[in-house]
Amino acid sequence: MSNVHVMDHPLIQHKMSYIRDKKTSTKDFRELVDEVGMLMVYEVTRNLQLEDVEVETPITTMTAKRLSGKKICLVPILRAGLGMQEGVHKLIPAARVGHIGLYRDPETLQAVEYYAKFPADIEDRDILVIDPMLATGASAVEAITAIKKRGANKIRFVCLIAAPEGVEALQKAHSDVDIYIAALDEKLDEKSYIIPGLGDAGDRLFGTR
Ligand SMILES: O=P(O)(O)OC[C@H]1O[C@H](OP(=O)(O)OP(=O)(O)O)[C@H](O)[C@@H]1O
Ligand SMILES: O=c1cc[nH]c(=O)[nH]1
Ligand SMILES: [Mg+2]
Repeated sequence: MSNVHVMDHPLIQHKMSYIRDKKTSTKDFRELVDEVGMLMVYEVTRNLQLEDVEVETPITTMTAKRLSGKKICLVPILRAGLGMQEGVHKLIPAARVGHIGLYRDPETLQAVEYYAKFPADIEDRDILVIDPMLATGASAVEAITAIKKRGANKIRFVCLIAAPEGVEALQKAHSDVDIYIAALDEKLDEKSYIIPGLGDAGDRLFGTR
């Protein structure tokens, strides 16, 4: 079974309190999501492989460490994933980026795919799938299934807020995918929104409601 990491660092909890607050403006919301994305990168990338490189400092030569192998590929789930991916990308600027467009049908709650574009060599890369919200888990499960179909198998899922129902569904469908969460909330409401949550992440990021 996959690991679930709840990243309750004080800085993350502090920023999450503003992200959840309905009085927070669109501009501040976007900036805060970006910042929490950046803070989460430390833990998410903790186990990346390093290799030795010879470096000449102004004083002497030494053996230093650099990330080895092919670069990371970020996969934001459109739309809301874009807002969080920006912060992650600032700390891993050489990462490739694939995109998958999914929306949650409000009646069936199924994830409907409307766009997908991935790097050609995605199967050789460490993949970080990014979406602020893990509610029923349908969108994350669908996105990861689509990525695996292209041959990738080293996949982590990164989100701001998860419901227990979403964590369970994702672990059941993709038991090899570790899950990184800033906050694990209580449950889903009757429309499958996360309680207490933050509302609709896409609408709050892009000011569409
Ligand atoms: O776990 P689930 O029940 O699938 O719900 C989570 C999904 O819902 C939201 O996207 P939404 O469908 O609102 O699309 P948007 O990003 O375009 O707003 C969110 O960003 C996730 O992708
Ligand atoms: O609470 C939720 C659930 C799904 N999508 C969101 O943006 N928020
Ligand atoms: Mg939305």
